[in-house]
Amino acid sequence: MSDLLALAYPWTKSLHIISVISWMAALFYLPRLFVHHTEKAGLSGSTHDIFTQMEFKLATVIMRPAMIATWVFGLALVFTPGIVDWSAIWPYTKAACVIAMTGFHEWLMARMREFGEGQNQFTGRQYRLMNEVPTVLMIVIVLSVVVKF
Ligand code: HEM
Repeated sequence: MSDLLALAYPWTKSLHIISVISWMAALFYLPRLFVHHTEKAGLSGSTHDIFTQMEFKLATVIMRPAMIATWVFGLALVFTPGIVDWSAIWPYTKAACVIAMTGFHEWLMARMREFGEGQNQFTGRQYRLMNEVPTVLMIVIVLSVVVKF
């Protein structure tokens, strides 16, 4: 198994990066949709229905599968021999940030379901602020895996 993972390493890493890009694109775009849904569409009517449909499609067709693929290929890299140096700090900063990113993902899924039920408890400004969360986490994750402090 270890030999197979070592052999597949460049492919696993490529698939990991492709999944990460797709996941991040959705994590950045969904809160933007929530901003416009809140400020321009309200919670009923045809524009609300269009936003609800777009949010549902983005969350279920792109965001969730991309998150699962990121975790699957990321964990395959963790089990690849010689890739993670557990005596360094970066695996722990990265792990903390990917867990936080997954928490943010679940928070967005809950908001998407809320809009689907015609409810919303946040303002456009709050969604704009939440939009910065994945940006900060992404910066720490990329510095962790590339600089490897
Ligand atoms: C979800 C759980 C994740 C796990 C378990 C995981 C794990 C890993 C591991 C073990 C590596 C290999 C490091 C190396 O080859 O030196 C890696 C590479 C990488 N990861 Fe992740 N990762 C995850 C999520 C993410 C996320 C969310 C991002 C970006 C926001 C990300 C960005 C990257 C990048 C850019 C690389 C390539 C680094 C390089 O080769 O220099 N990963 N990941």
